[in-house]
Amino acid sequence: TPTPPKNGTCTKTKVVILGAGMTGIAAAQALYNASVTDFIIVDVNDYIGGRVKHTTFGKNASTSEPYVVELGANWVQGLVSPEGPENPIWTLAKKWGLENTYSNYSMIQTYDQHGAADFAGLLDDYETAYATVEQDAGTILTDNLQDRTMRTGLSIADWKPKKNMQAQAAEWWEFDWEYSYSPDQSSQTFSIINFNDTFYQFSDENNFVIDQRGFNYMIEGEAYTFLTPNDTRLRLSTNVTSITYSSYGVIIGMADGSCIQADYAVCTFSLGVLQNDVVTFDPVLPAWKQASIEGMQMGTYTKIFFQFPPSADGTFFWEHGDDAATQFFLYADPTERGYYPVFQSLNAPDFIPGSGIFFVTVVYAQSYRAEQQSNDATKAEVMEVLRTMFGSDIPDPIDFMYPRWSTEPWAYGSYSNWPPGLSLETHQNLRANLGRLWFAGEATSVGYFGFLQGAYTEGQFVGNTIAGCLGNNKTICKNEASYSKIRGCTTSERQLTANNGWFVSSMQTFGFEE
Ligand SMILES: Cc1cc2nc3c(=O)[nH]c(=O)nc-3n(C[C@H](O)[C@H](O)[C@H](O)COP(=O)(O)OP(=O)(O)OC[C@H]3O[C@@H](n4cnc5c(N)ncnc54)[C@H](O)[C@@H]3O)c2cc1C
Repeated sequence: TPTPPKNGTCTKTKVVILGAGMTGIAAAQALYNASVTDFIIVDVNDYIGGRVKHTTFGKNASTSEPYVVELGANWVQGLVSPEGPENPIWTLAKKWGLENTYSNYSMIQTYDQHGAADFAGLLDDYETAYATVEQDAGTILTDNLQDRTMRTGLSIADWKPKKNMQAQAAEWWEFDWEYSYSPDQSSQTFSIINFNDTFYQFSDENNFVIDQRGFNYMIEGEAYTFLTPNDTRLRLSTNVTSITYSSYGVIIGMADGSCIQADYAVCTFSLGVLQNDVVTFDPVLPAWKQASIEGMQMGTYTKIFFQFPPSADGTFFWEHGDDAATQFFLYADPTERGYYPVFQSLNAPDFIPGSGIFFVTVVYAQSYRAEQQSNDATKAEVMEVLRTMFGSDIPDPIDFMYPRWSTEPWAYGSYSNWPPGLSLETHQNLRANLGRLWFAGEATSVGYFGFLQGAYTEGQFVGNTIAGCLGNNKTICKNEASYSKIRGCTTSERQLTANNGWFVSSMQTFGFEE
């Protein structure tokens, strides 16, 4: 058993949950539902929700109150299928009455360096090729063939956008915007699995949360169904610096010198946190664990917010007559793929009308660049793009802001992505427990990596498993599979089992609408 430091006394508990995001709260709730109430949840932030994070921005001209915008997760992705399966995040959003609006992806206008340019038809061309890529991914999986890049799959299906910047913008909209990496950097098989498990199992709808209480209202709400106000089992603003683990117990060290001694720990820190040596592990993580942490990718997705003043007639410069309901504006830069490509209007009907809030999203290298440079530099770049799209006489913004996810020390990125050739077994090594130390989070989910439903289901799974261990239930309490040697980058059908985190068949089509 790890021994606590001699100079201090450790608080003792049965289970310590590291992180109060969606995963940590789902894990604690599963423990509570199994009558395990002796737990402590620790988080460095001063709020519940982690990467479901909002801030105040701009000002409502009539009330002088600021608006609330989401810096992190914004959509419930995949709702419910007619046959039954419902996204647990949709269940929670409904339970807590979160205000949200259906994202209508056909309400899009397209632009290039000459201003408005109609290339929305390219989205259909991509989707035609995608249908072939899907079929091929099924064959790769069922025939145990080598995985390949999404790019290879798309090229084989004759989608070759290299020489056409409009096609590259269409591809960014269809792929990078979801995965935060390009098709060149992503697994064909697991990108398709990820898409199917959410959009073919639940539904192909994405609903955008605009609730002024914040998206995390539902996570907080769930937490306080089992925590009491001022519950000492919730330790916010507490920075974890070390994790000592063995087959008998764990000791968690905090920056303030305090510690927690527990029978079990669940580490829900993001893949980015694990990749950046924020926490010291004792003993050092085995090589197979480290390889899985470095093998999976942590993406960055940055939303850059503007508030603009209205014109004299009360409209905003991106609204034209009947087009005022347009939700999305796709820009094809003439030289740089992914350069300020997708703008969204929060001023549209059923969002936050009258707010004048308009934001643009970048990912990967464009995120890293924008996140490293000053607000003023980024603002100037985006304004130049907006002038190209909408004309030179657009007004200056009255407010401007964006987060820096890639350098945020409690996240180091936005959400994970599955690179080409990473086998299911390597990913299982990310999930696998080390003695009494368990790992869970969006990144450990095979079917839903990157999504809130991945965080939720993985948290619930680990909470249930540890409750099973504490209750001596040998059918539930099982060590996770782990693989000390990984050979080849194929994933065969016989590996598609719960032992490797494969809980949902990716071949279903419940949520699919022709
Ligand atoms: C910009 C962005 C957009 C997204 N869009 C969507 C979307 O539209 N839909 C969707 O479903 N998902 C989206 N996601 C993904 C979603 O937010 C995540 O999958 C989910 O919130 C992850 O939850 P988690 O509990 O696994 O991790 P986290 O929320 O990261 O929770 C881990 C917690 O650990 C804490 N922590 C880290 N290090 C330490 C430390 N050393 N000491 C103490 N505490 C620590 C953190 O503060 C954090 O609260 C988005 C994410 C981002 C960032």
